[in-house]
Amino acid sequence: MALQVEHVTKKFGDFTAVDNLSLSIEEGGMHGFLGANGAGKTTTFRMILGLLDPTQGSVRWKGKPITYANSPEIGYLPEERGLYPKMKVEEQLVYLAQLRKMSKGDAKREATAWLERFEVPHYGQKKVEELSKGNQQKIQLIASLLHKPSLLILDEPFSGLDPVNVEMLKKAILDFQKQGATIVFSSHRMDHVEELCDNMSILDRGKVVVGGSIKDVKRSFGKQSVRINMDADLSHLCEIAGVDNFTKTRDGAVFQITDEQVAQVLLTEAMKLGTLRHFAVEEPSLEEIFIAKVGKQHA
Ligand SMILES: Nc1ncnc2c1ncn2[C@@H]1O[C@H](COP(=O)(O)OP(=O)(O)OP(=O)(O)O)[C@@H](O)[C@H]1O
Repeated sequence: MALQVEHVTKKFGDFTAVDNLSLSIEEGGMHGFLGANGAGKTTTFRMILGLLDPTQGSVRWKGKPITYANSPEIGYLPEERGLYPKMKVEEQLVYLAQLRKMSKGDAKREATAWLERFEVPHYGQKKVEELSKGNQQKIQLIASLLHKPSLLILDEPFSGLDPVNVEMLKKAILDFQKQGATIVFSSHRMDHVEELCDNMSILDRGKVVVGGSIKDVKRSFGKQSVRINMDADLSHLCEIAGVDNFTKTRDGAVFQITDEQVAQVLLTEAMKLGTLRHFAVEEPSLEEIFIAKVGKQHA
């Protein structure tokens, strides 16, 4: 595993912000961190980056602790953002990349290419404070990956962006992964994690309450749904053994089932009632899993 977080705990006085958290991420993987406000995501990231010392436990990147020597291999987009408001965008990007051992010429070339890619080629000579929040976010993402880190840690990279910019940044992050980077990001949006990641962790009060591949997490949750769209009254189908729950929808109904075999029975019975317009077995969404594991108040 490229990134290994082993039994990491962080206490602030008597308060345990991160509690015996372990995590392994393979090289080239994309790992999503979900959790309510205050669950411990940022604290975990800061420990991975070496910005905070764990009270207990260890973090290794490619077998080594993260120190000044290997820190240029890492890129970070902090939640609190960290650009100098008065400094010009290009100057700032080049300066930050040079701190991470990139040559000035390469940094300038890369900065120009990224500003073009993000459709803000003329922003290089503007001060950061002159840019809108969304455009500052683009610059912040460029700053985190300009020096081509092999590990990229992004704390809520899509917050505050309009849908067009979300798609632009998602695509850039996916392309960066395709070039071989290992990526960890946090989000409050389950759909972003579902779309981009193979693996995920849900944190609750400093602990991983759900973790692993999204496929396995969904499978082990055990609850699937069957969606049927047709005009007939479907309410009596909820009496079939193995149907847990039934919700009427505008076009038909959704049934929660405990066993995939029950879908077959529902299909057979529904076909007796008329013409089916749509029949699908649906996996649980991460949102359902999050609500079940962390609680409605946090979703
Ligand atoms: N320096 C600190 N001193 C004391 N408590 C802290 C400190 N940093 C974080 N905490 C506490 O640790 C807990 C975890 O905070 P953290 O910022 O890691 O959560 P988070 O999951 O990133 O939340 P959010 O989604 O709101 O960004 C919170 O209760 C927070 O108040």
